[in-house]
Amino acid sequence: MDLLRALLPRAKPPEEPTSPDALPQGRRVGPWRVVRPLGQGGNGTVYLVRRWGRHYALKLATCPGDLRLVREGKLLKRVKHPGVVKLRAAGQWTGGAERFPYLVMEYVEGLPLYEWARQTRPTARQITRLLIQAAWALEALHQQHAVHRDVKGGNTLVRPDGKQLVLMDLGAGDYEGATPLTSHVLPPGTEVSLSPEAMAFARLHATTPEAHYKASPADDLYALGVMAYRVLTGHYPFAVHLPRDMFWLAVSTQSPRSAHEAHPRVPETLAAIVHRLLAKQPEERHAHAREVAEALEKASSEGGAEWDRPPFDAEEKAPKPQGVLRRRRAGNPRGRAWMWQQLQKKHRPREGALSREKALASAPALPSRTSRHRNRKKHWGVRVLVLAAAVGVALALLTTTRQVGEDDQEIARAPPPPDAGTGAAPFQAPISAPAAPAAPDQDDPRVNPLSGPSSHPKLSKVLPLCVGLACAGSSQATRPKPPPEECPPGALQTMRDLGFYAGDYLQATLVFPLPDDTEPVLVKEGAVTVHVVQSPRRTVPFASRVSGRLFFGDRVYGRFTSLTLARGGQTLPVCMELVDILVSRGLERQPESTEAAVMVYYSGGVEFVSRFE
Ligand SMILES: Nc1ncnc2c1ncn2[C@@H]1O[C@H](COP(=O)(O)OP(=O)(O)OP(=O)(O)O)[C@@H](O)[C@H]1O
Repeated sequence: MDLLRALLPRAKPPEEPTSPDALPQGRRVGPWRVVRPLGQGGNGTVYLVRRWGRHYALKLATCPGDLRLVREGKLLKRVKHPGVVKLRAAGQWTGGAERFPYLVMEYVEGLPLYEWARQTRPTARQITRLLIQAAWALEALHQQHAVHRDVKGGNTLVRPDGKQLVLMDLGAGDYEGATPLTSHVLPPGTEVSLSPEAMAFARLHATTPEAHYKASPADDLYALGVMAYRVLTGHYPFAVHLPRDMFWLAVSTQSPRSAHEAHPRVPETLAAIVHRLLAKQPEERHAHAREVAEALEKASSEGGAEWDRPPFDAEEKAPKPQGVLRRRRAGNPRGRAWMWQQLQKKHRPREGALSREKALASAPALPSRTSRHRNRKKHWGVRVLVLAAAVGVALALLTTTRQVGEDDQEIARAPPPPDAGTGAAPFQAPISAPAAPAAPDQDDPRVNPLSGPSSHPKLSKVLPLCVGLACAGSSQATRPKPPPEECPPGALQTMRDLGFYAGDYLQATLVFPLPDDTEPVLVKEGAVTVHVVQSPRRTVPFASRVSGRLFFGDRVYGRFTSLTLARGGQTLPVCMELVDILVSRGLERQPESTEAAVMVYYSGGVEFVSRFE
């Protein structure tokens, strides 16, 4: 009997029903056998699979009948380019009663761009070589009347030789004639790479269910600019720790610092190309991806020795997400209020504080300018836009606490944009000239008590000179920045010991405890101490003190060389620079400032650096 049983063919045990995102090793999907998962994307799980001794990447939809994956397959079939991942096959996997589409692609061995840059510390020229390939890959896509719509470091893989970049994940892509799948105002994509025009559209049509933004090649070029900026500088063009509404305001109204200014090792010609990609108006960007590729090729071939230096030294921050602070800010009303103040200060006409209530109350129609401020007319065009944007943000602040996503946060899954319902109206609202601020007294506690007694005239005397004159940026604008300088001994070690990289920063204030009002404070050159109010790491607790010196130039710069920890009182050497809320170096001199009496807003941050530039 046993012999008989042994001779009979054994019935194959039925495969356990499994979820498409958890296929075990050895499970078959069509003729492909699962080796291991490679990762989970927005609409599917990617497995390393094997067939006839060769490896492939198989993307299996998470939802049965997923049309987006089907569309990704169609798009990949259209585009044949060495810089775009190749499609090998497509099919449907039956899991239980459902059928899940899958795509089989070439398996690309390599690292996503930012991770590759972090590990290999390439030169600007090496990075540019990859950016050129990304631009050519986009050109191939655009030639097919298609758009990627999610260009970012995480959607690229750099092959192990470091010379080839492959554009991946066309799951958010679209092409002419494709069946519309987007039910939101914005298509899927990544918020940090969202173009200003897409934001403007979303703002305008937030409450129109039938409005769907049609991304163009210019959106891909903007996203390429964001990717280039980040891989070259280690930062996004706009600080991603900002809550979403504020981030949108920054992207819509601010010009980013050039990549060279943000990170002086980025060659200027390269930074200029990246800057053009980040232009607010799509028509100001390059007309085609091939133009970007050609511009990069030209700049790289003409570039000198500065192109052969890695933008980052070993001790410097590797490109990595900058979202560390935002998590702590989530759901923290005090933190939001603080950030609100910062942005409001940054964008409002500076002569008067605008509370949320006032902003709301004044949103529909604001009175016209007073004659007293007429001679500041030339500044008002910009200010009108900026204040109006702040009004939009004020409205949004009352309804939203969402924050900007990092690389992998997709938009289509997010609720409508922050200023839903406000439309574009606030951007067109006329605006009044706010009153001049109350003059802080020299003994005012808002004047940094730790910067020592000031010899400046009282501000009440300074102010009348400024009223009616465009004081901001007068003679002070000609003063040079302080020269580059090495860090004090042991500072880089402190940075590492505390768990930071160059480029990380702590939020800090010149006035401590934080006052309730938002008036600027008087500062003087020389010794200064700031207090840490928010740190991404526990190693530097709240109220730790960072001491250094202030320098007056076109802005107020600060270099800090010692850190006294609030817990334990230990004092350590550090190398840090003063930055504002948008992580621009230095604090803006407020218009009330004179050569002798300089006013700044008291909040900003201190950024770890590996050299004072
Ligand atoms: N052809 C491939 N070869 C090697 N790895 C791949 C391939 N395709 C995808 N991967 C890896 O699988 C993971 C998931 O990829 P997928 O494209 O689905 O989503 P994602 O880009 O991570 O996320 P999202 O779709 O949300 O943007 C990523 O880590 C990606 O690098």
